[in-house]
Amino acid sequence: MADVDLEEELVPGSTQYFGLFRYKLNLSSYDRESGPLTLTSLGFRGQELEATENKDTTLETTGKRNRTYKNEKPSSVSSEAPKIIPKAVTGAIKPVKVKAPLKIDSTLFSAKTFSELNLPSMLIARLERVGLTVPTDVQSTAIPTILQNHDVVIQSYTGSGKTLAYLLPILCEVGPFANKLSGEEDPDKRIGVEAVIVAPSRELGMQIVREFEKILGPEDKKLVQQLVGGANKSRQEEALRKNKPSFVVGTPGRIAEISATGKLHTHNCRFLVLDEVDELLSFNFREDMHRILEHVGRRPGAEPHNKAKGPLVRRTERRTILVSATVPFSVIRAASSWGRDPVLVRAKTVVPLESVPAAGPDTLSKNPTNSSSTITQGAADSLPPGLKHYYCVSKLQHKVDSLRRCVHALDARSVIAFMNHTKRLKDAVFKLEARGITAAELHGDLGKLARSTTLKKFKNGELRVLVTNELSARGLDVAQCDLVVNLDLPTDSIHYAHRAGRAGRLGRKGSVVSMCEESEVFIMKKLHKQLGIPIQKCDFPEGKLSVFKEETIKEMSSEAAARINLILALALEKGNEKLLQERKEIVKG
Ligand SMILES: Nc1ncnc2c1ncn2[C@@H]1O[C@H](COP(=O)(O)OP(=O)(O)OP(=O)(O)O)[C@@H](O)[C@H]1O
Repeated sequence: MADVDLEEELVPGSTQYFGLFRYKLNLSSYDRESGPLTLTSLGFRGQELEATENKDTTLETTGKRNRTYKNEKPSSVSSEAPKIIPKAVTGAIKPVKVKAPLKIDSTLFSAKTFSELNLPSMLIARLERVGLTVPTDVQSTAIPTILQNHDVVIQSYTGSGKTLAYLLPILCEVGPFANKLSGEEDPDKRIGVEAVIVAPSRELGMQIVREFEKILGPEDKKLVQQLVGGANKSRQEEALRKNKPSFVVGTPGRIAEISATGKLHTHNCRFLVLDEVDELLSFNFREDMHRILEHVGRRPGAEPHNKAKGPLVRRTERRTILVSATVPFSVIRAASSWGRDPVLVRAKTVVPLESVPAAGPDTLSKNPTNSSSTITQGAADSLPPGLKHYYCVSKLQHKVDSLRRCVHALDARSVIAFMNHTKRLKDAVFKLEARGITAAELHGDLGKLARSTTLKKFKNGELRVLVTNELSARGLDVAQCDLVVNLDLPTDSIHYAHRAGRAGRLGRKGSVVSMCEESEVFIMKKLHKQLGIPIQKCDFPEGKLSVFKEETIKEMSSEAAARINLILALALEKGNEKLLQERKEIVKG
């Protein structure tokens, strides 16, 4: 089979995805250790690549989509329960390869309690001990699906509980709860690391470790080992040797580094999880991810270079779980040729990956407003339903003051403010503190201790505003965060969605306010269109939230709008009540 090299393709925004959309056949061999992450390493098959090379992607995809699963029952579940979406029936059929039928017992997905999900009783008891009894929608869908041996892509909005959606099925099969079920409790019988979870940042990695520890309890918490960057590597290696953990959670660089020294053995791994998969498959992590994908769950005897066997044969050893609130079609495409009936799991649906239309996962949803551009796929569905979205026009030099007024007007208790330039964070913190708001900065240039201390203070409520950059946009879980402010606008709708998702977690209410200059208003309108959500223009006169009526804004002439802004600027500068009143009347009128 021919190897395939990725050709980088840059997409708008700061994330550069591997060129999963454009690739070329490369018949010459390459160095697997240092070469690029390839579609082959992600499990692509030769036929698919050839078809794509022939620009026949549509035919190929259509052909695959038209295949029927012999044993697949039509979904008869209630509207509450998740549905298995039937494959689209379109166009010509080009059979590729017959796979085992997809069997998913959809009745399992309507579970209202963890005990209905057939988890081991000790695990259920442990969940109850930490106050977890009711699974979220994505958990009651993902858990039985993973337990049925599928490779999965989990896509669900931020804060919907995706972490436990993959941790719980892993804990059903690996670790103390699984062992006790099978009567095998002797730690010496542990076969080493059986699950590797990769996250793009140290903070997210540590958060996942804490979720693990919460469930494992103090007696078993050494079964999980963090391998995050920035922490002491020798200590991590020593802990691996001494504790023989079953689970490893870490960042790509550190996992790959320790794996390369031979001190992390992952051949027996049964689970590989890529949390925030779209970020992990970005260009930044290319080499480390290449190593992880090639080594985790691969036995040395499995001859990874034996191309005759093909990637599918080698891949059957491990189950691969890809997770994100935003899953671009590139990921769906890369994962769709894995060996274990890969499926896309969302809050209430399970869809065979090969039936996801090329336009992306969003075309399966009811929201028709999304553009089909690759970058926006999944963005609308990635937003928590309890969030309200606003934008406020503010001059650059007044943005921090607008933030202060916004915090007071919304009476926000726990605020994350995003900026694009790390150097400006300190200045914003200084200005906020000078105005009596407790604040601190968080970014990657800070030391490990400073980062964790700040985060701890923010989570404890000692800080009202956390001023940060893209570092905190993904995964950061602060339950009480009720306001996200974009002091600088995000680069695209995907980044908007991840930033926004720091508020309104797990069904809570929250607001997102983007501060933009007059010249940036068109970006907000574009985001509104791409995300398919209302983003209302607002302001904070007299310490209150004032929302502009959509019609008023539309009908307003540019002169009137310019006058309003001038009045606002003057009013704010002089604190003039009369001018503010005048402005209000123009807006109303
Ligand atoms: N079934 C549940 N019952 C109560 N709380 C839960 C449940 N599942 C998860 N949580 C809590 O909800 C919060 C959000 O979960 P999690 O961080 O897994 O969300 P997520 O979907 O991964 O978000 P993101 O996309 O932002 O990473 C966490 O604090 C978690 O402990």
